Amino acid sequence: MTKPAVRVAVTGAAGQICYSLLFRIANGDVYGKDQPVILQLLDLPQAQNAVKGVVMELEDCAFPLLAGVVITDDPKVAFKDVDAAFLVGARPRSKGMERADLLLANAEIFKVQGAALNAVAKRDVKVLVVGNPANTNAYITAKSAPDLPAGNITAMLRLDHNRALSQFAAKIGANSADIEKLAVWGNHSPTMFADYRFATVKGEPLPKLVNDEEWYRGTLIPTVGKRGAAIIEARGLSSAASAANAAVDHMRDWIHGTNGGWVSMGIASDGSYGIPEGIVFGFPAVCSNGSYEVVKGLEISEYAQSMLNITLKELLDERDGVSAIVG
Ligand SMILES: NC(=O)C1=CN([C@@H]2O[C@H](COP(=O)(O)OP(=O)(O)OC[C@H]3O[C@@H](n4cnc5c(N)ncnc54)[C@H](O)[C@@H]3O)[C@@H](O)[C@H]2O)C=CC1
Ligand SMILES: O=C([O-])CC(=O)C(=O)O
Repeated sequence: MTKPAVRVAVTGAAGQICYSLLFRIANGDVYGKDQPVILQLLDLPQAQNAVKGVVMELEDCAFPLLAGVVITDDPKVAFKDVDAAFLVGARPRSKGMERADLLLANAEIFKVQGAALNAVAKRDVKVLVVGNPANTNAYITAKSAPDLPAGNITAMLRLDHNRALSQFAAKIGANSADIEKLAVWGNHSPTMFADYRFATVKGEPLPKLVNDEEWYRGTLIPTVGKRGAAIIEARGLSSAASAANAAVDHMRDWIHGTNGGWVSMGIASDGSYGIPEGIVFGFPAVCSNGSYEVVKGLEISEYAQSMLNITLKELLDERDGVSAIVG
């Protein structure tokens, strides 16, 4: 028997990330190959025509799982009764900008959308914020949606996680799928901390296989941290297909679980590791039964602590920067 359809809201539907993301969701890559989905697409009034064009292309794929599409410029229509929401729509940065430069331009969007989710989404809606600066936008969304569990509003660190996996795999000649227990902590920004101290490859410690702490600190960490800027430099546009892929990975794992594997997610802190409560911070997490748990009790070395302090400081500054908007 066919399952009832789930409702998935996606914002920024006319944009570059959605040009990949929507097709992946409609193909069953997030909810699974037996789960019909209804897409509820939000974009600005001036982008409605472009969204219609994308929907024509979705129709032309004849996806068996696509049970319906709603197109709207009203967040309360887009988020009505949704099971999941991908908050992608926001201004992207261009050459020479840092993601934090988008803070005030995008903060208002997430305040409005948080309030709309609060009003009309399912009470257990799973929200992934992709629009930058993703952690602080997720923080604003959560603060604007006081009736939803703050834990259900997450930010995307998965692109950084996947970037780090690829870089390590290339360094040691391994398959990225064999690297386990990698963690990316902190902000989705150049201050993020890709932490390989607990990672293993087929049971062997990754630091031992890399055997080059100088490369790890001096090359791997900045390469992953500045990868978004490198892509903008090369493409003239910010990453899109890889961002959509990371969004699919994040939501699919949250829904279906990770079989004990670690992933990196931007999560509202419960105070773990000295991160102030409510700050949306990249943590290692394990997903099961439609929920996630931060990996607790990891030893934090002096170097790791210094890296956590840097990325936390940036997030606290961002939080202070939006305090007038969040109230
Ligand atoms: N967290 C992450 O790892 C990543 C985040 N991003 C971010 O994702 C966001 C979207 O990127 P792209 O798709 O490349 O941008 P884009 O400019 O191609 O598309 C953005 C879309 O959002 C729409 N939009 C703007 N304000 C809106 C609002 N209030 N409500 C609904 N829709 C709205 C625009 O009309 C446009 O169609 C950017 O902020 C970008 O920096 C990009 C890559 C990775
Ligand atoms: O760098 C950007 O502006 C887009 C992004 O977040 C990324 O590619 O990580």
